[in-house]
Amino acid sequence: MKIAMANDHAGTRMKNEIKAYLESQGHEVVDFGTYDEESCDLSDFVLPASLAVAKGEVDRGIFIDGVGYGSALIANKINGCYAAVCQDPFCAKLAREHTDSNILCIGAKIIGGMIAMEIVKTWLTTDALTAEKYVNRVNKVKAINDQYCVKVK
Ligand SMILES: O=C(CO)[C@H](O)[C@H](O)COP(=O)(O)O
Repeated sequence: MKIAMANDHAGTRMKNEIKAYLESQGHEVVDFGTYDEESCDLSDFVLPASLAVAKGEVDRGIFIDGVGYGSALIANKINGCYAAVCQDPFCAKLAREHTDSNILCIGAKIIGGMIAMEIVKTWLTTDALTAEKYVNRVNKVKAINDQYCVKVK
């Protein structure tokens, strides 16, 4: 897969670990930064990465900050971005199976590197469920996205 990654200062170290893992598995990572641990504003990096997801320039996004919510909050304002904060592999499984999320957000201040890696592995290898009730729910969220989020050109 082609995966956009973005982070703030709190997520740099974990982003680098996950990026190395993804590349070792043959994924292509587009790294939108930040690249060091100097204090910065998350939106400067998560917004361009979210736009890349929305435009279909990448298949998925993985964003890392202190608690994960900031990244998700930004990404979920963009048409075509469905971001989920995951704190364990079970969340990651359901974030794919039930909600078909295309962006994974992780909080580096909340979980350790080993759990983060398990979350990433689970999230990347789990498909959305095709049972009617899940498809209907996902489609309702997509309809909200289409109606209320400005389309990205
Ligand atoms: O978790 C975050 C957003 O979800 C940020 O990483 C966090 O708010 C950064 O805070 P600080 O500048 O105090 O390190």
